[in-house]
Amino acid sequence: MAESSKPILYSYFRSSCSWRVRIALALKNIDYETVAVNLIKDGGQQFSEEFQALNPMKQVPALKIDGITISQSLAIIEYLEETRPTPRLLPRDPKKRAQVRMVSDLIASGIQPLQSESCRVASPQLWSRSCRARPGGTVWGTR
Ligand SMILES: O=C(O)/C=C/C(=O)CC(=O)CC(=O)O
Repeated sequence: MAESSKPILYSYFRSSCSWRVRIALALKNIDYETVAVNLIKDGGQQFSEEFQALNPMKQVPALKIDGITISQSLAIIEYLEETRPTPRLLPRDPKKRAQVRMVSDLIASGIQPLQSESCRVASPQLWSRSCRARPGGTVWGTR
């Protein structure tokens, strides 16, 4: 894999977790390089030995930065916020910060896993049910 002093984001264009990190990098004006990891092609490039050596969880996003590799979008974003604090992503007010974290955790732990590629592979039926928009307006969490 390419060596660079710029952060390197291992990412897939359809991955909503990767989107989160791309948005944070853009808001913070951080220059970085992207390595595409296609979760579908070749049976899933995240399963390659090369990528597993980088992220044993075999998931995107992963960000190589400051001599370490971080996975899990919220952990990456928190690291960016702590090491590159401006512009701020989190509000100064602890109550407002708690609300941001509440929504972030709800998405990352409650909603997103149901429409992830690994859920599609493990349970196509559950995946298609949870991803289907309903006439009543509910997209997620169909019963
Ligand atoms: O980075 C995270 O918050 C979580 C990552 C994953 O669970 C992998 C994944 O679902 C990739 C995707 O399809 O967005």
